[in-house]
Amino acid sequence: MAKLYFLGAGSIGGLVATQISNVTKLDIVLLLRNERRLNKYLNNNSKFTYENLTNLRNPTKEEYHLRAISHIPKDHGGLPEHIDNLIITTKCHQTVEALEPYISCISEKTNILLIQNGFGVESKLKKIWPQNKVPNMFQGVISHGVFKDRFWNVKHVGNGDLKIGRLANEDTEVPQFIQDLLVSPVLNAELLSFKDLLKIRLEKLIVNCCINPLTAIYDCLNGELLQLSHRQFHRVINESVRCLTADKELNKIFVNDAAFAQLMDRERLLKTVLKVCELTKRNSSSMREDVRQVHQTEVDFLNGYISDVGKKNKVFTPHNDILSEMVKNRVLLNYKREESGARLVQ
Ligand SMILES: NC(=O)C1=CN([C@@H]2O[C@H](COP(=O)(O)OP(=O)(O)OC[C@H]3O[C@@H](n4cnc5c(N)ncnc54)[C@H](OP(=O)(O)O)[C@@H]3O)[C@@H](O)[C@H]2O)C=CC1
Ligand SMILES: CC(C)(CO)C(=O)C(=O)O
Repeated sequence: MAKLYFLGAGSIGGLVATQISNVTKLDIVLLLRNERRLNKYLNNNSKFTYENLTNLRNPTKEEYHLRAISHIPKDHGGLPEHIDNLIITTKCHQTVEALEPYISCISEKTNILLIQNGFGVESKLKKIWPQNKVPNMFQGVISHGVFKDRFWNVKHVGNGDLKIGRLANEDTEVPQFIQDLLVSPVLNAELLSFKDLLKIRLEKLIVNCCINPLTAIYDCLNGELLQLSHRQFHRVINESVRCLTADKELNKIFVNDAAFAQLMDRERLLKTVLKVCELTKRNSSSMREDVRQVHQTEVDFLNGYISDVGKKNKVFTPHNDILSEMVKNRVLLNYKREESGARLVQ
């Protein structure tokens, strides 16, 4: 049977893997980090639990038995097996390291869907594909809210959607697994053109560049940002718009496209950021959660990405630079506190 591999069996990976398993004929296989994780999963009876808490009057809980491996897939002769379909749901900074062991199984015929926040992973991946073997790449933007309270137990707390589009402006065939995602009743997925998805990604990038670092630095909920002055939002939006509108690649893509100018309208963007703060007011942002758990954040793929675009196009980015630095310092500080706390306990 044809297979669909998942790299990144965390919150989003768990949501998507369990939900596509309800509608697909493909054999789902999770690619786990190492043998220790695999043994832990096998001891859990190869079971993923999905709890739907999006309607608190009718919470549901389902168990899924999904196959998993922790090594490259091999054929009967022990040779690396080709990966036809792959969904990647690692955090951005984990992607290259997670994918490297599987490179020998990937070719230009592999269909890959990246479901991640931010920008910049694609250009890092370009460096690891063997020459002329760039896979058929798709990108997903997800607004569902999911967390895991322990391994392989995902809690779906915020109903959202999944927008999918190609990562290059070309008209390749839509693979079966993406067609399957589109019919999942839970995922609420939609296939968009390359340009329409890019617009959604750019808007989300600016929203995340405003909300994520500030909630992480102030250690506050998204809604609490509404009680503060909006000056910092203004600064990040202004700077990000200056970088993105100066970018040569984006200008090539959106040449004579009035929708790009509308997208980059600063007042509209501020309204969008405030609306997202309001709609997600009780959320703790993903970056704040990473900082609290002393995990590396995705800031290099959000504010750091804007700084990179700025450098390429000779636009100064002091506000995004400082936010990136402060978020990294916040993680470092929490790490040092944890370390000295551990010493105190001893
Ligand atoms: N959670 C949410 O509600 C939302 C998340 N997103 C975005 O989705 C993406 C994924 O986020 P999320 O699911 O929350 O993150 P998680 O941390 O829950 O999941 C990431 C998974 O990747 C796995 N992983 C990391 N490195 C490797 C490796 N080397 N080999 C194999 N597996 C590896 C981790 O494994 P291990 O468990 O072993 O560490 C983990 O299971 C991010 O870009 C995030 O910003 C977007 C919108 C909402
Ligand atoms: C929209 C927002 C800020 C919701 O929390 C988010 O995408 C995140 O936390 O990463």
